Amino acid sequence: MPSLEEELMFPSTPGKFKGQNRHFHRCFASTSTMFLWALFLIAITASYLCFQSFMDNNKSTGVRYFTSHHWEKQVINSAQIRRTHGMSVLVTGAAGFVGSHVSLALKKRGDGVVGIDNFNNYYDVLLKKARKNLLNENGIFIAEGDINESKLLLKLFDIAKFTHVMHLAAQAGVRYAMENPNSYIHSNIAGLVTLLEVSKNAHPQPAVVWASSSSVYGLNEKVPFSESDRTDRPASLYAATKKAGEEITHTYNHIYGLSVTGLRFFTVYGPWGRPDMAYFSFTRNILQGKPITIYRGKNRVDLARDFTYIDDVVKGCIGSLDTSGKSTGSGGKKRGPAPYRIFNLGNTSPVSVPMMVGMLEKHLKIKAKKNFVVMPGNGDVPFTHANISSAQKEFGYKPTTDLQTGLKKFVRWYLSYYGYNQGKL
Ligand SMILES: O=C(O)[C@H]1O[C@H](OP(=O)(O)OP(=O)(O)OC[C@H]2O[C@@H](n3ccc(=O)[nH]c3=O)[C@H](O)[C@@H]2O)[C@H](O)[C@@H](O)[C@H]1O
Repeated sequence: MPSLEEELMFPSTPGKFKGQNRHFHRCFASTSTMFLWALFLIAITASYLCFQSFMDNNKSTGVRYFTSHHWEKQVINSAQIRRTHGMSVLVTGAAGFVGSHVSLALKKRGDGVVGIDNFNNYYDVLLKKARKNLLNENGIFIAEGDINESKLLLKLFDIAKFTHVMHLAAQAGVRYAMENPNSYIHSNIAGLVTLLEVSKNAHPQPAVVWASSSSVYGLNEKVPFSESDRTDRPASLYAATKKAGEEITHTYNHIYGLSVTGLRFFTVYGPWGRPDMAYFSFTRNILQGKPITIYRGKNRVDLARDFTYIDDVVKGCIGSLDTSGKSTGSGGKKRGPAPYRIFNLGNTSPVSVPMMVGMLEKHLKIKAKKNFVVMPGNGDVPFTHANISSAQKEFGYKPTTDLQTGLKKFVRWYLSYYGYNQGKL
């Protein structure tokens, strides 16, 4: 008697049964193979989807940055304090113009510095990367991420225990606010609040020094501008977000005991500057033989700015950090009053825009092709002029570089960085 197995495999009766059985076997074999393939494909798809959602999730939270031991080590090394009574500073916007200069100056004197920057494309990302490389060469690590990524900020605070935050990340530019208003809300309002939330919850709370702007004086006519002057008539959304920042930081000082210093910068310029600013874009156009547009106020009055050289502003930032005073709170609880300060960081000698162009022409040895147009209603103010006596009194702030000298240094840097051949820009 054949066994059941033999029966099924090798049936005694030929014909239909045998064929049926073979068919059944092939059918069964191919169904199970298909089933296995299907399972395999489902597994692959599921793992791909899981991986994607993990990556997306991490992109929005910043987790991707701190999954590696190597990343943590870079933060720790960069935050290392190398002088007695030194500070450990988180510099936001460290790949930016002012941020990169302040980071280098702090590192040079032995403070710990860790940067954070989102490397957005508001202007030439290659310039930001070049600044980053310069900082890296000097032992400063920049975490790539946005100040709205609270998990990334929490991780940085967890590793480095910052004593100070130098908050320079912002959506800058007065006129661009009409093109992209939301970017100002994202960085200058939402990003600021995220940073303050993390700062006030930190043990110990750091002191916060941050960049406000001369634009908060808006349409004021009394000169020079003093910190006690009214600031309730902003002429641009940029100015409005900086003014809002001053009020938002005040509430964190009041409720949580966070030490806060706001610095009103006056048209900061110099080497490694911002390509969107007039002195920079004029230089590029003059070298390329392209015309420049110079705005004029009512009745053909020239616009004027209290142009302030970067090295002077850096001294002001460091003076502010050194005198900031401690935050009093801890873990979100206030333990006493903490300093709340606001200072103008200007140059105290405004220069008209056509005069600034004349200086560029002299340094570049090229005549500019000038188009004068009436100032469009795009957020500009006619003039700025800083009274700096508060900063002088508090931390000896004293600008020493006039516009002629500062632009000479800028032009020298510009030509060494971009060269005379401007075709590639
Ligand atoms: O102190 C500030 O708080 C701000 O300073 C800077 O703003 P502004 O003082 O407006 O500098 P900037 O654009 O260089 O224009 C300079 C002059 O050139 C005029 N200007 C400008 C462009 C142009 O094509 N033509 C022209 O005449 C223009 O009308 C103006 O009179 C920062 O960008 C800003 O982020 C903020 O920090």
